[in-house]
Amino acid sequence: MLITEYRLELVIQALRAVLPLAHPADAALSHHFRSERTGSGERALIAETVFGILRHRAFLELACTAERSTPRRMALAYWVRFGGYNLRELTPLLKPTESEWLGQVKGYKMAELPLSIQAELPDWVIEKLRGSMSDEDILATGRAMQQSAPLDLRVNTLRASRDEVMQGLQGEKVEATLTPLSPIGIRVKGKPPLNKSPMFEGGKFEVQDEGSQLLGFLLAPKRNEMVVDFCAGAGGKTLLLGAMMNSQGRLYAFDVSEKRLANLKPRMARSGLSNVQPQLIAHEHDQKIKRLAGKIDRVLVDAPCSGLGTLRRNPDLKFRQSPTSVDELNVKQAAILAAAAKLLKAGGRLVYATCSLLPQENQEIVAAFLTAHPNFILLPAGEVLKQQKIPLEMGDYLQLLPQVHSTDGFFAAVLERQAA
Ligand SMILES: C[S@@+](CC[C@H](N)C(=O)[O-])C[C@H]1O[C@@H](n2cnc3c(N)ncnc32)[C@H](O)[C@@H]1O
Repeated sequence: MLITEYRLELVIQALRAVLPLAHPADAALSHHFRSERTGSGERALIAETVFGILRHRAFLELACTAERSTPRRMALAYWVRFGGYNLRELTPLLKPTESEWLGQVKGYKMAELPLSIQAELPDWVIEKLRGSMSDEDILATGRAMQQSAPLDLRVNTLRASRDEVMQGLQGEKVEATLTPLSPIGIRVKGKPPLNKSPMFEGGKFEVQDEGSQLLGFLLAPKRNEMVVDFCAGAGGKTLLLGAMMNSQGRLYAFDVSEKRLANLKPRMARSGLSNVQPQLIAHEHDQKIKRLAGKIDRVLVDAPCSGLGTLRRNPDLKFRQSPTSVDELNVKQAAILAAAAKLLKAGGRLVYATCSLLPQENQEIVAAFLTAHPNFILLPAGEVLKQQKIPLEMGDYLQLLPQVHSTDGFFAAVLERQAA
């Protein structure tokens, strides 16, 4: 899209609203679009530029020199370095000194810059990742996180088959392929507005990252079982689990957020599921949970986490999280896992999952849990995936990375309660 004075000004205004990061970037941008009544024609350019700047912020601040990194300079530097615009296209907008400076921005040799800038990850994140990754892997992960995520769909097998949805998408002139790992996933080319598709309105599919779908296959709930989705949120995984249970048995969807659970309701209605029971809880020790102790076959703990595995979608998280916030999350994660484990029958299965890359939120939480709960064992995730016929080699844990699996970064551990 041609960049005009007017469009540059719209981008600058949006950056002023979003970059202070007082709120999550996607919410701040949506609010800005509504309050400014931004035209639909300009929204894509603005969103792409704002999110592109968040993805490449470390480099752009270096290139703008920190004290002069105004929204205008950030936008111009982003467009010439990452946005596919050449200097000639932007020349009519530029002040005399800006052309020369933008020439220098193009000239930076990425390979000569520090790891934190090449990987676009804060130093504290790099330090924590070094516990489990080489610098080469951190760089590959950071680079993959600078790309935008593909659009994955999960077929609601209660309402449609994967073939039927593929054919329907073809009919709607949407290009798509089957996801390589999830047997119920479809990867769509580009970002068509699928929420207006009659198939979406009819509950035949939901938008869900392929990695998220795999968590359901680790839990592998069966029809007629008693299942708990402990941190259900707006129910992305609840809907998957309910469909895997063919809408039979009982599926409790707990969460402490009334707003998130409210968002589950219309999705449930579309999905056709009748076995889901959403339940607002005050905290992980709520009485509503206690009465189910020892009665549940399978529990999913999709724990609140730093979200650092989702930087492709939420690049602002790396600035919104900190070592302190991760420490606080750790306390919550350990408490939720311990409370959720009490629900299980002997022989029952628990999946602890996060969309974080940090061992501190993943392996370390699971290791501490296993030490404190000798009646639980770890089932190797690789074995469980094999049983589920998912073609993915894994060891003890499920560990997904965008550069390897084309999914968000995910971690999951499968735990089984032994007879006391
Ligand atoms: C990673 S999100 C869950 C996403 C959801 N499973 C999905 O697939 O869309 C974590 C959720 O944990 C919830 N949460 C935070 N503290 C909790 C607690 N003590 N007990 C249960 N849920 C909690 C948050 O409100 C949030 O919705």
